[in-house]
Amino acid sequence: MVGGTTIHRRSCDTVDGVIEIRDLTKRYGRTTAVDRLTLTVRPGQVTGFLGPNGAGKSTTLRLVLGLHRPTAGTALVDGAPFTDRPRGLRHVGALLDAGDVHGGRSARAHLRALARSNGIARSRVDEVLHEVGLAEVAGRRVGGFSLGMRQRLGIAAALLGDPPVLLFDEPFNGLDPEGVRWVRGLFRRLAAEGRTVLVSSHLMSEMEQTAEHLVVIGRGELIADENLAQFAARSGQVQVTVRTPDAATLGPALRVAGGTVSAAADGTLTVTGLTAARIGDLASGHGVTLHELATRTASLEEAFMALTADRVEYQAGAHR
Ligand SMILES: Nc1ncnc2c1ncn2[C@@H]1O[C@H](COP(=O)(O)OP(=O)(O)OP(=O)(O)O)[C@@H](O)[C@H]1O
Repeated sequence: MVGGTTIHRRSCDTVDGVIEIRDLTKRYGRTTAVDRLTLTVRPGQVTGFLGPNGAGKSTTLRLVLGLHRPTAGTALVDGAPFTDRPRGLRHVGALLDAGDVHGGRSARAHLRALARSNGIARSRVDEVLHEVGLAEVAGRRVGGFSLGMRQRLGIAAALLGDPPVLLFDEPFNGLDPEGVRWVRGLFRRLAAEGRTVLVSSHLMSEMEQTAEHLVVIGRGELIADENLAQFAARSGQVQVTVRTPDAATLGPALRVAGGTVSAAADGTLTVTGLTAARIGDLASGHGVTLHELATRTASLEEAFMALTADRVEYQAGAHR
């Protein structure tokens, strides 16, 4: 149910909500925005589409919607390019750019125009305005809306056609903590209703409480396509923090034993590849005093940063 309306996907037997991307490539001049991307996005779960700035997420979503033509490869929704589908917003709803709305119109007038051009009942407009919490400001000009209100309006537009497939590009931008929590709950509910929900973000912290499945891209290429638990298990690296007054002796000894060691300015060592017990034994063997020996698991955010580190397009202070 969305806004009190039951969806009737089963009445259209060609619609199961699967997005299939095969060898999808998009070049803009010398920039390869999407590079032989192959993945399948399935219904019934929230799929997080993650990657650093410039990774190609927005371009991929635009290719799925047929707003850009691929240089090579295909992006199909339910087995056909979306542009060949007659149902428009009733098949795929999307939030791409929340700023891309006529500022002189009211929120209600904006949604009514969309409903009219997509053969959607006018009554649906007030339902989605209520759903996203904009009912009270529905008559106000969109030009006066905050970024968070615009995001809510964009989400209302995506929900308007009660579609089985929903795409959201950076939907958390501009939302306050309450808004973030609301969007998370909304996405999970839409997925639980059996819809396909694809949500792009450049922040793992936004996705780890939202998505069940993760697709990670960098510089247009696929880096990971797995569920959240697999991602956490694969990259949840165990790190040991070691504080000692004799880092000059212990550091090399840990490296010789196969550890990867980085030293902070205050002498604290961060070690991967060795357990705390092994480090304690090595310290003891070298007569080194320890002041701290602590094990912790890297957060998903750290794992994501490590995974995409060499594919970051825009990096402060870095030269390419
Ligand atoms: N219309 C365009 N013309 C030229 N280059 C483009 C165009 N659209 C995107 N690009 C380039 O393609 C690459 C991918 O951009 P895209 O916006 O798809 O990435 P993104 O992952 O959505 O990034 P962000 O998180 O910053 O929104 C970038 O290098 C970008 O500069």
